[in-house]
Amino acid sequence: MAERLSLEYKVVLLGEGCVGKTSIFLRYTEDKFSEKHDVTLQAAFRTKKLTLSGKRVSLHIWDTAGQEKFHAIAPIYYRDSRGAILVYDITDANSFDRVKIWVKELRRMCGSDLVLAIVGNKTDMERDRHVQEQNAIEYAGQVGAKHFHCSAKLNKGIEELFLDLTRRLISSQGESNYNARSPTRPQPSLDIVDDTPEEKRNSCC
Ligand SMILES: Nc1nc2c(ncn2[C@@H]2O[C@H](COP(=O)(O)OP(=O)(O)OP(=O)(O)O)[C@@H](O)[C@H]2O)c(=O)[nH]1
Repeated sequence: MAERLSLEYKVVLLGEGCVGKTSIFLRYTEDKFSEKHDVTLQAAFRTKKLTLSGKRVSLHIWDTAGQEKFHAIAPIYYRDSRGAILVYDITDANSFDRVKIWVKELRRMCGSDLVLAIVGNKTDMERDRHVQEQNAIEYAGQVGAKHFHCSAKLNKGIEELFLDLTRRLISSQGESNYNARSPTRPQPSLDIVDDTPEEKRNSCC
């Protein structure tokens, strides 16, 4: 019997530095969490395979650098993405403002077909919340995104976030043409910095 085809989607994580993009990425792909902030330089890439409603899906997930100095290279990573996860830290209002800037840029550069999730991370620090939950949810609705809360630290809300995003990717665009023959597939030689903590990351925040 012929092997079932896998649906393939490129998804990018964006957001200010230190909001927890790498932590969400590593929690979802490896079920790991570190208290240390290792600054992402450029980006890292991993594929997560899952089965949803009988469909095999490969999510090609890009974790990008949040520091301002890396903003100029972000288009390399969000270009050709079918979905974007915009992360803010619920204890940091500036990081939510940054999400709004990303939304504008993504809508301008990628159009309205891009499936968006806006994610308030670090819900284990609810006492220090500086972003009003209701505002964030309403804002997400206004820009055609879905809002989620999660804690990479406690592994809460991560699975739900990616499952919902995958569901929306499938229903909004059907089978992707993002396959091995696609010229848009990220090439392994393209700025991938992965699994090399000493070289790619410095501690901060
Ligand atoms: N309390 C708490 N801390 C978290 C959570 N997620 C991440 N952190 C911490 O926040 C800091 C930054 O996390 P990272 O995942 O490295 O942040 P980032 O957004 O990838 O940062 P850049 O690489 O600079 O863009 C680290 O010290 C993490 O341990 C969370 O859910 N709760």
